[in-house]
Amino acid sequence: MSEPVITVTHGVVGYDGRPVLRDVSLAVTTGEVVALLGANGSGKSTLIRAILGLVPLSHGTVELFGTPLRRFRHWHRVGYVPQRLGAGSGVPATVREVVAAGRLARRGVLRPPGAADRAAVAAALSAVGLADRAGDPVATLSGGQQQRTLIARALAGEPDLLVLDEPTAGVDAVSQEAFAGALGGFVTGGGTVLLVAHELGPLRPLINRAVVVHQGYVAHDGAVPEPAGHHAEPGHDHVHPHGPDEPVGLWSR
Ligand SMILES: Nc1ncnc2c1ncn2[C@@H]1O[C@H](COP(=O)(O)OP(=O)(O)OP(=O)(O)O)[C@@H](O)[C@H]1O
Repeated sequence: MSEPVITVTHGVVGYDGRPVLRDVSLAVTTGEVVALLGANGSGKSTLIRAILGLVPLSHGTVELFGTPLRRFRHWHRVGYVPQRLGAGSGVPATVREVVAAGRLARRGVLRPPGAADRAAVAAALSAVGLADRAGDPVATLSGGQQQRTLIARALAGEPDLLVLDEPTAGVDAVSQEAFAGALGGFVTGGGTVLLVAHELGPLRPLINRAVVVHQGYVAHDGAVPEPAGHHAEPGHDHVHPHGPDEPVGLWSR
């Protein structure tokens, strides 16, 4: 059954009166894996933050699981991995501790973790291929492994919806493959995914829809566009700026 998971209707968001999203409508239903694409600064992160209630809409509405955001209380159903959090920076916590934090919304802070919590943490660690690093300080992990730790933290909460902002940016190939495997398992289990990505890489087969944000509007909503021209070249780093007159660069930054 395809039930509504994310419904944005005529969403408008600006910062300091400067519009970023001008009129965005988006509907994601159960089991979909949607990639949010668009040039650097087009508003992908802003859209994600608006969906999660982290920035206010000046017009329009957001619903999660069919409930208007202001009345939505089931945050344990949502796992969020923000952009470039840097889990390890100065934090002495072990990988297991960071992942276990993903259970807090489910169990409450005052109740000690039980067997179900421990099982969910173990499952999340093994899903991202970090079971053997569980006892290590996060700071000793590579950037890709730290990113996987954050994904495991989101998975440990056993969400129905995963929202990920550039989960594979700057992540090594091994970690990208591990992440793709974990995401595949999550989707097979009935999960719904919205993710921002510049390079789909090993995620490509999992994505069933692409939404391209351009100049505050949805410029494309449908099949995943093929990388075009020089963007398809291996090793292309996707960091160069694009001029305002260029055509909608579906894969540009
Ligand atoms: N907190 C903020 N205050 C003011 N302006 C902001 C804020 N966050 C983002 N912006 C601006 O809003 C625009 C959209 O930013 P956003 O991060 O949503 O884009 P993006 O598509 O996710 O970009 P990127 O690919 O670089 O992550 C940019 O011009 C950015 O500078």
